[in-house]
Amino acid sequence: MPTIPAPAGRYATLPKAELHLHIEGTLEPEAAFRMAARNGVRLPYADVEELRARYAFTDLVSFLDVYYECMAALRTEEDFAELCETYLRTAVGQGVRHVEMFFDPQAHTSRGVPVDTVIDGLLAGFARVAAREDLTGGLILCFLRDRPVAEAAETLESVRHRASDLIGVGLDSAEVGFPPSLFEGVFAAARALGLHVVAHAGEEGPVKYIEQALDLLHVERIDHGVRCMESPAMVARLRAERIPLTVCPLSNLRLGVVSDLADHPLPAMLGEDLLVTINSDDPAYFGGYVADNFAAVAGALGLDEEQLELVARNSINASFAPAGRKAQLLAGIDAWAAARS
Ligand SMILES: Nc1ncnc2[nH]cnc12
Ligand SMILES: [Zn+2]
Repeated sequence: MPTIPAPAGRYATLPKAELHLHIEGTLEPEAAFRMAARNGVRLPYADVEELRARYAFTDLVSFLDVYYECMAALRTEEDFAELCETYLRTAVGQGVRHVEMFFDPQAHTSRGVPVDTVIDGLLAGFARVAAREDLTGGLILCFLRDRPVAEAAETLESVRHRASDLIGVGLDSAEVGFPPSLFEGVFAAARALGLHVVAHAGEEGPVKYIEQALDLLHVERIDHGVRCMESPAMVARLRAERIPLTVCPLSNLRLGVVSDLADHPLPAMLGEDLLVTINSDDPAYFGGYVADNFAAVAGALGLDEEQLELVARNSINASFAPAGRKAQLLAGIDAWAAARS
């Protein structure tokens, strides 16, 4: 089994933005069973233990199978509100002050849950926490790249009337065999609505997909992107263009992108002066929330507090937060660093 992550420790107080977080990936097994029971849904596992036993993932698709199965528990606006509220409470405790969270509407509309139910629930959950905590952010709608492009286009049309409720759009799900080029038109339409654009690329897929995401989708961030390290030319481009990479170390470990955390390319990426951030991806499934990821790389890769402070600064700078909010959050990191020295 992979290395056991260190507890969040000191990094729980370091202010940061989380930019790569699938809200459905925060559904803990206990909550899945509780919601399934109240909705009269049968999950295909006898109990929490049997579900957890399915967490021995071998690759991205082996994880996605369980991830989509568990979503059956989510049916009502209150389910989505609770899911969001629960994640945000944990995230605040892990130092998150700004979050741009992904959600997968097609995984819900295909089960008969209206997209407005999903968005209204998530926004309600967000509002409950933001009313009491120093927290900003919002939603990024992801298209499932392993479903028909026409369905992605329909999904975008279905939210056109409420584009102002979204920060942007992204591209996720099974990567290999589903290149960004397929979604060029859908992303152009999203950009025409004034939405920010990001895409998963270079997690399991080749460098070519990172290139397509930049050149054809015109993304402003690359999610994962760790395979860029196979191409010095791509590394040079990402550095020159200051393209942020939302890296997820514990996810990469659990999905076999790296076989040991000690082999993770994060130090090399920082050494190349790439704009790297650290995120949790699907924390309920991968053994840690964002500060746990910080602590895990501090332990396994020997990254020191100055390097992780830089990663936290990167997360603020790479976010789509307004300039004033960014300045406020960067000042919070200054205070954290001053308390350290
Ligand atoms: N790590 C990941 N890669 C692609 N799609 C995802 N959906 C949820 N987590 C994902
Ligand atoms: Zn992801």
